[in-house]
Amino acid sequence: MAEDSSHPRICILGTGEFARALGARFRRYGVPFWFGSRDPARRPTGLLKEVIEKSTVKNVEEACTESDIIILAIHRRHYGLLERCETHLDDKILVDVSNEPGSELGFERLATMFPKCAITKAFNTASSRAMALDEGPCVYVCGNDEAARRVLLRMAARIGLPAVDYGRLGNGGALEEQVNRLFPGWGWPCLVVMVISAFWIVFAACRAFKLRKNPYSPERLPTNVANKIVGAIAATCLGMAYFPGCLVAFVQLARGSKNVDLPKIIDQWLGIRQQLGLFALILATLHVILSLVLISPAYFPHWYPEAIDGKRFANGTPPDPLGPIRMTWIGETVILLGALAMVALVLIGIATLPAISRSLGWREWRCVQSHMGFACLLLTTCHVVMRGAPVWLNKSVKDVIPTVSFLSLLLPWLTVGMRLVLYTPCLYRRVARIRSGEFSKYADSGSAGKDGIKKETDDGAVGDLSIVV
Ligand SMILES: NC(=O)C1=CN([C@@H]2O[C@H](COP(=O)(O)OP(=O)(O)OC[C@H]3O[C@@H](n4cnc5c(N)ncnc54)[C@H](OP(=O)(O)O)[C@@H]3O)[C@@H](O)[C@H]2O)C=CC1
Ligand SMILES: [Cu+2]
Repeated sequence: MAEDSSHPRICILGTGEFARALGARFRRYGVPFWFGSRDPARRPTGLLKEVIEKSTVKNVEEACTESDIIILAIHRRHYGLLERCETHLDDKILVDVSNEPGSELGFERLATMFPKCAITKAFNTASSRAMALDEGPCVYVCGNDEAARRVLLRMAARIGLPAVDYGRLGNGGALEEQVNRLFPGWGWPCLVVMVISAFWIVFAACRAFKLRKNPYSPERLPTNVANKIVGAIAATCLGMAYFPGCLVAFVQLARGSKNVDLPKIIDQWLGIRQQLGLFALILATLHVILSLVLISPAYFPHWYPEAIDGKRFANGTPPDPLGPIRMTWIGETVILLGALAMVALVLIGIATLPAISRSLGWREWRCVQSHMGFACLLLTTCHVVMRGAPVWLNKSVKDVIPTVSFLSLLLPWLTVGMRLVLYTPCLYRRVARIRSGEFSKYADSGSAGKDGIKKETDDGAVGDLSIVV
């Protein structure tokens, strides 16, 4: 492809969803082009059909023969369509935009079919929906012909799309992977949450319907028991999100270095903290909704002192069901603590949104993720303790321990305890010093000592473990 073609003739092959979205963009920016279709006379249908109506539509042979750039907005299995005009394709730029998991890569097929063309991969990361937005998606261009790549980069810029040179054609596979990924990084967190959920569902159901002195009736499963289960899973996820950070801080303290080798499972655990936190947020939201529905003396008798067990006043007379019944300070405090924990969790969740986290400085991010995270954990444990305390105080220790609320607090308690220890001034300062690159006697030289401690990088850069306390 000769690079002097600053205004190359452009053909969008196909008149489908992607072709119309790209065509709309060309029209908006006044860049001339035409469509190539198997049936140019057919009445267009579907979204953005007016783009086809207002544009030139040629038959496939004509459209391809008269163009310098052919954007193949057709499915890979239809690339054989180009064979009709094979003899006129030499030196043209063929653009593979396809994303089809599992099949032969489109650009590889094109390279085999048309060895004399400049094959490129571009636009595949831009969905037709994103193309309609003013800002437009980022476009990646790769191909072995450097001049062809430059032409496409210029063309993308002309239609208002930020474009990135993605190098050789072989990189096209990575571009497709990027699009075909399904929630990367969520596999393990989902599995972990499923295991936690299974445990709490089985345990809470056994406890509610079998092990209690006064077993619940099965009608209480959909909301009342489900709410306990959801709360327990949320508390466990929250504890699991913050526990490994504390653990690593203690290991760093013990080793006197921020760069410590950890078992692989801890490394993986550290890598899924954000997802666990988001699960905690979702489940806590569900817990709030269910709790709001249930709030009444019948479900939370210990929050309403006038009505013991929701049935009668302390003096023995039954309460007026229509009369006002107010909560005690315990009930109100439980709600306040739960609401504050929820707000903290929502703020942490908002801070993880890419647009927000990008705008946060390191100290701000640390403040939200670490200190606010601790506050959230503390408020959550206080909320559950306040909720359970009136019941626990009237029971023996052996009756309290197997309750769902008590057991669900074990990990959060442990984490809060460790964090409180780490917040003591001497340890806090020591951890800060270690993380700023100071080393103990164990790690003063060598790349990896006998204790498995890695050498600090010369520039003091944060190692692969930057754990927030
Ligand atoms: N939709 C999107 O958001 C994105 C799509 N892509 C890629 O763009 C390509 C097109 O996708 P999309 O526009 O969604 O698909 P559509 O099914 O909407 O359109 C495909 C077009 O291919 C043409 N075509 C050529 N030969 C045939 C044939 N034998 N049978 C049927 N149609 C044929 C048709 O146009 P005509 O009838 O005029 O010949 C048809 O409109 C795919 O490779 C896809 O992976 C990439 C990124 C995003
Ligand atoms: Cu609660």
